[in-house]
Amino acid sequence: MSTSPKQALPLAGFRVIDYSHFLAGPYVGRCLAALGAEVIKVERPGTGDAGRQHAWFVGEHSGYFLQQNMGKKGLSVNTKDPRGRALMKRLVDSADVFVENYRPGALDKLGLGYVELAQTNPGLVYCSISAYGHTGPDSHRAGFGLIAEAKSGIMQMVGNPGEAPPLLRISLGDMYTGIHAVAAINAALLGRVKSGRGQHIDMALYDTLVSMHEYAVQCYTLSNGQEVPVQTGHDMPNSTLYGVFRAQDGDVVIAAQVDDAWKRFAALVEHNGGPAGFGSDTRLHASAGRNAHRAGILEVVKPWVATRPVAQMLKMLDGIDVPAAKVQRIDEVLADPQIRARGMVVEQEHPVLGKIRLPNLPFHMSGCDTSIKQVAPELGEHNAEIAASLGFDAAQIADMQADGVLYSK
Ligand SMILES: CC(C)(COP(=O)(O)OP(=O)(O)OC[C@H]1O[C@@H](n2cnc3c(N)ncnc32)[C@H](O)[C@@H]1OP(=O)(O)O)[C@@H](O)C(=O)NCCC(=O)NCCSC(=O)C(=O)O
Repeated sequence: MSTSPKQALPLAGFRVIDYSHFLAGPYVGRCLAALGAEVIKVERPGTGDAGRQHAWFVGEHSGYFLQQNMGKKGLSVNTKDPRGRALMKRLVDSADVFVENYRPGALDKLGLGYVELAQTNPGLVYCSISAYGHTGPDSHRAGFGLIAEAKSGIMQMVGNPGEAPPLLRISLGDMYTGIHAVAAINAALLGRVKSGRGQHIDMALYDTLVSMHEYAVQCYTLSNGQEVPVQTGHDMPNSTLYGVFRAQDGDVVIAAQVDDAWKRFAALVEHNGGPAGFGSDTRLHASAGRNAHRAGILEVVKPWVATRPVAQMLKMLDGIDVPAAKVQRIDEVLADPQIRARGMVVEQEHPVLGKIRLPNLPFHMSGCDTSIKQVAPELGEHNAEIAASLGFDAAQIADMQADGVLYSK
């Protein structure tokens, strides 16, 4: 990537109200902050975002919260109180984007639904994230990423046949919905340049995961319902050879599913103790043939990998340009020179915790540095500054603070 002169971050000058909790909404706010927007995180008084109580903890601080809320300002206001609601209305009128991930209807009850806010700010891009979306028979229901993973059909295809599916340990539903929400918000902001109008973006965790199926939906629809994908363990039935294999001292993944890569791989196996004729078996040279003979291929490849150390395996596969990798632990990931070179961990100076290191977002842009230096806010940290910027005088701010409408620790 070229190192052209630094430009302003692309969303500099845009104000985002991040009225969100847990993961999906906060992740959107974090991405928009990385891209340069001023992001104001709004939390309920007292406990704030439930993410503040989510492990993993360092001292009294939740790493979960620190990660998803870096780069934001903190406002804690009781929006059930008329004064808090009035403050929020003024804040939203000054904003370009509003992001929320509460149960559908919760914000309407607070007078913070799209229809009401758009009356005074028609340019507002308002993004709702919910489990099921704002329409349909399940729209009123609460939910989490795990619920969407189960309902979407993804979970049912993962793991060993006959066993309960494993938990993925990243919240696919939340993260993928957040990523799509960022794309839709940025498109709506671009569209607003021409139309002058904002719009309501209604994202659902369940929709997102159904849309993410790479082949399962088409497998069912294009076979007119004849084929329903099932659990297949450690490799792909329709993409041979592509899977996870146990080596002598660890696990490796091998991606030899493209015809030319397969031929190189099969020849390597044959010339290093594999069965004679394995490399020249023309039945296996095209993808369809390999899928048809997958079981026989696995019978050769599994023991071949199992008798070799990971490092030797990777060297051999690298030598024939077949993509492969060790299944790495997190300590190995963070020590990886590639990850270091890409700056995928950001270091921040926290007022209480000192230096902290957290994962970076994957934006690498030639004109600007999107690494977030500012740590996540304490609950209500910027209350007074934000209220003052909205025209509330010192006495009004003090009153709201005394009554707990504005809350800080
Ligand atoms: C996360 C939830 C399941 C939590 O459900 P609920 O228990 O119903 O909501 P909560 O109690 O958290 O919050 C609702 C109440 O808080 C009130 N509320 C909110 N903000 C405020 C402020 N600022 N002041 C006063 N009151 C407030 C709001 O009006 C509601 O009041 P009342 O109306 O009076 O109750 C739901 O919000 C949801 O389905 N969200 C959409 C999907 C989603 O993002 N899921 C979590 C992803 S994280 C995840 O999956 C993962 O980590 O993995």
